[in-house]
Amino acid sequence: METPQTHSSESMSKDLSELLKEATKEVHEQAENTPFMKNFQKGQVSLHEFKLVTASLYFIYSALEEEIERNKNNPVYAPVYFPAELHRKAALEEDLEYFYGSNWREEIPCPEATKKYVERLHYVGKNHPELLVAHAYTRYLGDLSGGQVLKKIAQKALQLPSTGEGLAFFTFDGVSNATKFKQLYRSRMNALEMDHATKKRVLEEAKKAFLLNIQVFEALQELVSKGQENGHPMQPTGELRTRNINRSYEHGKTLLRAGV
Ligand code: HEM
Repeated sequence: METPQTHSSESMSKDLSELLKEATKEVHEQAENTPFMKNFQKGQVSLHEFKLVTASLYFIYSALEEEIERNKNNPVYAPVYFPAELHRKAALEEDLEYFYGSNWREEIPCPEATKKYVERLHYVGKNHPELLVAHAYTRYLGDLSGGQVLKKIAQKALQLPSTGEGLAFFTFDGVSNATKFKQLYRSRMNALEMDHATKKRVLEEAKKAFLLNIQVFEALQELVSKGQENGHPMQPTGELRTRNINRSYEHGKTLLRAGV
């Protein structure tokens, strides 16, 4: 019996959106089950961790959106080009300024795993633009789905202001109805002209994109654990320290529990 992973010629005639969902089901579960994401879902995320993940996302979206801009008129990408609705770089810049202060560009770290993801995005954008949709799908449809749950958790766990500061990344001002927009996005993906062989490569690239994300989470988790072992303080830096919430850091490793 065929499984979705075998990508038989027959199964390749299904819509790309359906194939992507099937092909990434397993890696999606893997991503949800990384310690970083599991803790996050329980509201166990420190400000230090949240700042690190926001920094990594900034590097990732800068690369993704640079490659999207390069390919915006290329028919292999153009139908899914939605900068006003989806692009996150400007939102991440806002968040980083909030968390790290005005000097954020000099302060944010870029771990190896994040660099690897960034390199893949540039490689794909320059050499295989027909695969770029796999990366856009993985990030943007995720942000419009589980991302909205994570937003609420982060807001509660980190006691971020209800006015939305620090959460611009999760806030899609150009999308009034996420479910409807996802439907539109899927229909645009399905309208991309693609032969079976290319479809297979897109599915493989989407799985790779998930794995690159998983590696970023694993690296962040490692960084945080190491820092805690070495007794490095997990203090917020920059302006947030003075203008954000009063909160105590017990030996620099306080986990803020959301109680969810
Ligand atoms: C705690 C972590 C996560 C949770 C709770 C979560 C949850 C969800 C939920 C509830 C959906 C909607 C499913 C549906 O509409 O049928 C979804 C869809 C999706 N998620 Fe996640 N997710 C998580 C992590 C991730 C990560 C790390 C990625 C990739 C980087 C990701 C990418 C996606 C994508 C691409 C979709 C759209 C699937 C489709 O409709 O084709 N998710 N997620």
